[in-house]
Amino acid sequence: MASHQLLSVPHFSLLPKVSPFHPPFLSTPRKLSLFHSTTCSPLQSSPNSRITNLQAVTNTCSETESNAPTETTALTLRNICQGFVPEHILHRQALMEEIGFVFPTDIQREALPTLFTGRDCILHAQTGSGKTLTYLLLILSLINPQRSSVQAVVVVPTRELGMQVTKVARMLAAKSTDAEVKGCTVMALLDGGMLRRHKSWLKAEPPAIVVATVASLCHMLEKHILRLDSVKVLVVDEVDFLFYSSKQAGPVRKLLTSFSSCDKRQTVFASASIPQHKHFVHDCMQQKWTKRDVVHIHVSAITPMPLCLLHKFVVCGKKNKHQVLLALLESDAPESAIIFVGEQSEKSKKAGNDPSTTLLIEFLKTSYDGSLEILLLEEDMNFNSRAASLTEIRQGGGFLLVSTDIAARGIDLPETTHIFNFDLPQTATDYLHRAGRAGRKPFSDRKCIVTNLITSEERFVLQRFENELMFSCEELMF
Ligand SMILES: Nc1ncnc2c1ncn2[C@@H]1O[C@H](COP(=O)(O)OP(=O)(O)OP(=O)(O)O)[C@@H](O)[C@H]1O
Repeated sequence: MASHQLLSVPHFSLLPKVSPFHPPFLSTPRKLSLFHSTTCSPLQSSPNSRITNLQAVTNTCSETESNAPTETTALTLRNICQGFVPEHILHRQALMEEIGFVFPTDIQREALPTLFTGRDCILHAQTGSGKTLTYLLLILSLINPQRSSVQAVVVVPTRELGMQVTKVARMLAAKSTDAEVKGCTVMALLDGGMLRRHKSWLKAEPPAIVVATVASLCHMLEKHILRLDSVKVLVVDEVDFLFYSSKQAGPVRKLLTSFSSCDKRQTVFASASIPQHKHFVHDCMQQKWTKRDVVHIHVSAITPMPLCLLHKFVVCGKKNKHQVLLALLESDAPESAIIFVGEQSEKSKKAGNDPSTTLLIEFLKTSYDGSLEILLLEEDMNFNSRAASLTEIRQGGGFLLVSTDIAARGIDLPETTHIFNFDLPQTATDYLHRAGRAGRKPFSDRKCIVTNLITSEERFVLQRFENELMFSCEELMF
């Protein structure tokens, strides 16, 4: 039933030369049908399901382009979840309907029926496509609020993404107004948090859901303060990022194999980019990160980036980049924008230079006279300042966020209309995630703009990203 079985996916690569999932000597798995055995959906179990599904896939593609649910896809989120997600949560979801969560996004419509059957899944869908709600609805369908044990764990790469996921989980899982129904507790076990307080909490009354960064989670597991015996579902969000991270890949693998067994839990991986996904699926089974019948649900395989994004570039010299950015801010008048800046090299740090982020912030504070609030987010800031920047943004009002790639993964600021790559990202995958911080209103027709400030020598790098990600970039003349 999943779209990957039916769409012929053109070959494209978001890859570095060697995949961390797959040693180069391992040949491409031949029996792909093994991984992709047909999923029986409770909603589409007619004998014609393959044809129905093929139609659904066709509709999915055209719907993505028009952004409007058609009659054939007018199934609501409530329809899909009924019988699986408890009624009081669906009632809460009715509250969400008031803010626009009526129809499922493509990934929600494709994945939820499969997830509710208990199958392990790899959710592979564009940025801003609603993967978070997809896995949270699965979690809420499985946990029993009466039981005092950790029943679901969501692993995320950064504290910022963890706070965001926790907020949505708490909103969905909160105690119902009906006093009979107990709410589920959600713990944010994140780097920079108060581990001592969390230890007492875990011992006294374990929360039902834990949203965790890898290091904090492994710390609790190694100290035997947290156990995964009663975990029914383990989600790894931004899975490719975690597997590529030199620091986090080892602990994530350990988490998936040593601290718990894939046979005893449902495993869900999510990302907008799964490089060499066929190899990854193969490795999932071989390494026992998932069960053997894992399903790879790949939505919008032929358009890896949202179609509402328009891509542009300006060729300029390194010395006048600040002025060009200022001119762009004046001409484009974004409602809110993220300006991505490359990380400072070790060499530049040793030489005592100021980081580009600081220089840019100082420039904007003295030269930009628009109404947007200028904020900074980067790894080197302490956790409190990082949290303060995001809290300020979420309080409303337009913003100009100057950030390194720390804001590139998962961060959901739906008011962002413009992305500026002040420095080009290092890989096509990074480009996809940076660009995907805009265009995050699933059913909106609104176009958002991604503008790249490049030197003439960098034109070929951008061209490579265009080829890999299948988009085209329009040149702006200044
Ligand atoms: N069914 C829905 N209807 C309307 N909006 C939705 C729906 N589901 C999710 N959203 C909204 O879409 C936005 C993007 O969702 P989410 O953060 O889950 O994206 P994602 O797929 O995880 O993206 P990324 O890969 O960038 O992390 C959020 O603001 C969320 O509230």
